[in-house]
Amino acid sequence: MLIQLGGLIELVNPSTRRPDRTRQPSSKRQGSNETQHRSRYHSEGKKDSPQNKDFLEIRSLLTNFQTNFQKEIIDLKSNLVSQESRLATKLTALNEKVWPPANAASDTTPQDDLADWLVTNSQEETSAGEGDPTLPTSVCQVVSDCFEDLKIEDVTEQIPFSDTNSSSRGRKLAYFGNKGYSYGTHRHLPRPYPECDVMSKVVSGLSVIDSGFNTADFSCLVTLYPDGRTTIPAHSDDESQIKGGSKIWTVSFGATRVLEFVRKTGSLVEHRVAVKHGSVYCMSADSQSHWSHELIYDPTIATPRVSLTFRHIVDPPPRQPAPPIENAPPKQQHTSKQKILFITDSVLNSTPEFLFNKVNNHRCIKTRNFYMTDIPKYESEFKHCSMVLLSMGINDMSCSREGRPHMSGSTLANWASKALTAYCSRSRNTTFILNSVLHTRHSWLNMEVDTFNSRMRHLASTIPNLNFVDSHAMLTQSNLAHRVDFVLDKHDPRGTHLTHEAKRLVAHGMTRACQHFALSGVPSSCNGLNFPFLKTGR
Ligand SMILES: O=C(O)CCC(=O)C(=O)O
Ligand SMILES: [Fe+2]
Repeated sequence: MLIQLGGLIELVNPSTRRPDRTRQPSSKRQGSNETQHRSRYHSEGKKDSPQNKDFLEIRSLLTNFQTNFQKEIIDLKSNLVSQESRLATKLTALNEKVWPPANAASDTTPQDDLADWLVTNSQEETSAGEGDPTLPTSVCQVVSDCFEDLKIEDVTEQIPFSDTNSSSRGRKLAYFGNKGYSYGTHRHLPRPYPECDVMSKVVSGLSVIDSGFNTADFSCLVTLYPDGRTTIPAHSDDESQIKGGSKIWTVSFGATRVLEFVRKTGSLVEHRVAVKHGSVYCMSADSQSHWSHELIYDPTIATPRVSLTFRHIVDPPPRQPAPPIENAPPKQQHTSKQKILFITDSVLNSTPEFLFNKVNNHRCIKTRNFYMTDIPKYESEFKHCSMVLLSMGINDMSCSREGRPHMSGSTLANWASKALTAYCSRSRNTTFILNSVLHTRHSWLNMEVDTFNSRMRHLASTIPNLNFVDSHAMLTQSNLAHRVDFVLDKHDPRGTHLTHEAKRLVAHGMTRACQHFALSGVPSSCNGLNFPFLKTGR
């Protein structure tokens, strides 16, 4: 008979069965249940029956089982204790190895037992563009399993979140620290750290990881993301209130979410890092001038995540006294950069300018404009631009608002053909890039969209400095296309707004188009290229 007990294999062989001890003196039998049971069997005269043999065998197995089981529990307990102390030692070691002081030897290699650091480039999903595919450790370094014993429910219950004023696009916020902190439109006032189990465990854990960490200098911004639809858009924590050379620590609880790092300078580089429950990631404050980070939208995640971000906050720099009024106006600073004018309706309005600023020596100026037929008001700008990116048309075809006529696809195409032909010929040194109009949830409208797009594609092939970027084709050829919800925002009743992922894809394609034209230089050499991207691209 073969019995497996928690990893221990025991072979029980009938020939090696223990001798029957039931005939021993009664004083030796006392205190053992096993012997008492056996005695009862004897008194019933069943000593040699097959049932009795089986019974004895089973009893002996059970006794063995009990002994082994107790031994395993003791082992497990002692394992736990040693794991805890190993973690503490590891954290101290990590701090020394991964964040060596400036004067430390640079050739220190991480030890094998640092394996639970998620080396971020192994997490990488996408890396577009040239350049080093490895995410520098100063940009983001993740350590897992630090606080995994804390429960997300405890975090949400114990952290005193502020009132609804401190909520931002579905995120719930709480701020603690000796100094206030402002970013964007948010102003957080100083507030004492809460005295709760979660905060004290997180704070003492971080003090082990980073000996320079303390709550007198570091403030804590707690953010609750109720589900995967709640995100934090691409940004950098680059406020002057964050001490230069300091580290920004973030502890993560609840759902695993993906952070995306995008390099703001040079060629487009993207890295994705998954942060799971109990993990900690660290960014250097200095990396913020070159990298943005963003929490990725993921509608499949239905559970909350809470992050606690700790920054070393200093007083804001003193305001400069107003310069004396001079008679002559200050000289304008001219730049050698060239201008990309990006005119877009609301569909791509959230596309950040900095994506286009990465195009060699270019700066992007974004303007929101709802109707294509309003383009004439920007014409005086065109000759100052190296590129004009146009992304609109859906409103002209779908709405009849503000006294505007509702235009069919071919009426709008007639109008656009005339206008664009004129602009392209009057600003020959400017490259015009027309983005295709994207599909909606309405099939009648999509027919108009198709008519318009195919006319524009054709027009671009006849005008040297007009180019057509087929974002619609890009999306339908992408891996987002298999579900309409991955492309169109479910919550938009008009169905004309894109999901975060789809917007990113389109923005990426348009950036690549601009890069292509920036590198090829002369617009006339482009000869009306059409871009259903990445097929003909570099
Ligand atoms: O939740 C996160 O991990 C990111 C938070 C963040 O980027 C911020 O608060 O600035
Ligand atoms: Fe941030």
